Amino acid sequence: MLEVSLKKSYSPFHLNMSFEADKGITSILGPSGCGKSLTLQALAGIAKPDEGRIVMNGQTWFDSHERVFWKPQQRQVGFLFQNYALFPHLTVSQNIAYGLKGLPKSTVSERVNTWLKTIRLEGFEKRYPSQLSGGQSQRVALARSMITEPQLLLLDEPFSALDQQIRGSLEEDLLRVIGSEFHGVVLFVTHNIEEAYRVSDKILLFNDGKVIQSGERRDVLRIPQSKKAAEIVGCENVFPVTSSKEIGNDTEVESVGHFLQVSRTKISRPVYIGIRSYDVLLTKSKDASFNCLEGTVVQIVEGVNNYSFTISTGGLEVKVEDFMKGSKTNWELGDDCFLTFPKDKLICMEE
Ligand SMILES: Nc1ncnc2c1ncn2[C@@H]1O[C@H](COP(=O)(O)OP(=O)(O)OP(=O)(O)O)[C@@H](O)[C@H]1O
Repeated sequence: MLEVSLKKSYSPFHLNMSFEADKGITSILGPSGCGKSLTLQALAGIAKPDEGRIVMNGQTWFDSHERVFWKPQQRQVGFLFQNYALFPHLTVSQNIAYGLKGLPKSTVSERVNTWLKTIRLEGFEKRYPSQLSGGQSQRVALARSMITEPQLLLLDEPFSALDQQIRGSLEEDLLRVIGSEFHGVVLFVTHNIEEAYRVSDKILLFNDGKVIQSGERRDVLRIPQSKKAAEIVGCENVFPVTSSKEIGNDTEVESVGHFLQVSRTKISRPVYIGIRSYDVLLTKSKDASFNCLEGTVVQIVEGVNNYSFTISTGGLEVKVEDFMKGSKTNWELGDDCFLTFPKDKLICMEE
């Protein structure tokens, strides 16, 4: 278990992070410049926070009160960046073996061979980084960062420079390796929500130097608790709430003159109300007695697997996603339509 609370001022930017991460993969999502890389640097010991504590499996790596600060080489941290960072003058084997200095030659060669097999690069041991593809280089970098069996593995957008297909195969490698050979904590920084969902159990949302939401991946991605969290996890429809009241087991909210019923959530006084574009129902006739608004189709965009519609309805612009791809034929720009917001799909949000 990793326990983190740290503050550092990079005036005008302030890092004020507090979170925990268990064994397994925790993804970090957040907009550009929110402090993801600076947090990883503090965890690796490359940057020293002004205040706080970092405790890994009961070992204190940093404590500002106790004046504890472990250097990077004392921390058993593996780091994998976007840009491979292999040593160009060393071969694949030498790169992978880099962190094993001081061990007997036979042990080193045995462990390197095991890793070459794991990353499916047997036969590549004598090649230099310049003779590898991007995906192969990143697999070597992954092996190099894990061969020392670090307690904490920091992955900073490791696949973002690679094309979709290679990305998929590296993701599989990563999951296989972490599932079978790695028993530590992995923090995985990515901008890709789908990727975060596929690889991790838990998700942390960062914004402006702070953690704004954390939890099980499904909860964080399905139920963002604030407008900013909704933006980060790609919830397209977020509307301001002007008033709200409890009615039976539901909450009724007023947004831009529309009254919507929402299944009761922990947030009793919502400031915003949101719904995923694929949870909105688009129909030709009125489909429900409540949460059903009349509108007009103002935009239709064709994607590979879906159609995206923008519907204008009394002061709101609502995004609707249709993955069936049959529906386009039913709709033209300017068509009148009805939108239904199922009450259990509406999300109440704080500021
Ligand atoms: N050494 C530094 N001194 C002062 N400010 C810094 C320093 N390094 C980064 N910053 C600022 O701190 C903020 C957070 O930077 P950081 O690199 O952690 O962002 P990030 O979340 O990793 O972004 P991205 O997704 O674009 O990589 C940014 O506004 C950046 O300009």
